[in-house]
Amino acid sequence: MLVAIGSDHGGFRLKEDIKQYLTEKGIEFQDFGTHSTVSVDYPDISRSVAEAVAGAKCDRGIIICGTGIGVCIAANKVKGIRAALCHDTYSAQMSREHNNANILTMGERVIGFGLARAIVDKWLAAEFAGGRHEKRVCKIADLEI
Ligand SMILES: O=C(CO)[C@H](O)[C@H](O)[C@H](O)COP(=O)(O)O
Repeated sequence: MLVAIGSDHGGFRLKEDIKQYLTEKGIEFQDFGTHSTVSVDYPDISRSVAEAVAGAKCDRGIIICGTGIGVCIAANKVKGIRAALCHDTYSAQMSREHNNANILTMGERVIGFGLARAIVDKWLAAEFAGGRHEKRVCKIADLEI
């Protein structure tokens, strides 16, 4: 699995920690920036990660900002993206099983690094359950112009 990962300045430190975690777990990733805590605009990073996932250059994406909200809103503007903001492991698992989320977003200013690692763990391990959820996810796609 190849994970696209990115953050703005508000999520930079957590992004670096998650990269370390992915390395420890032997999961490949591509870093779409940012590369420091210098202020940047989160929609630019979000777009790069979302386009990599939507274009099938990467299998899944993780984007981090201060709250996880801005990057989630931006990513969901890209066709084919189902980004989910998750700050607990149950939501992370459900976002995969029920919503087939292909991008996970989190906020560095909201949760601790240990919980963030646990969320990433659950989210990467969980699979889409299909069944009754299939037609619901298709109806989300129908909303895309
Ligand atoms: O977009 C956000 C909120 O939805 C992110 O949390 C950003 O990281 C935040 O807005 C950046 O704020 P800053 O005051 O410019 O550091």
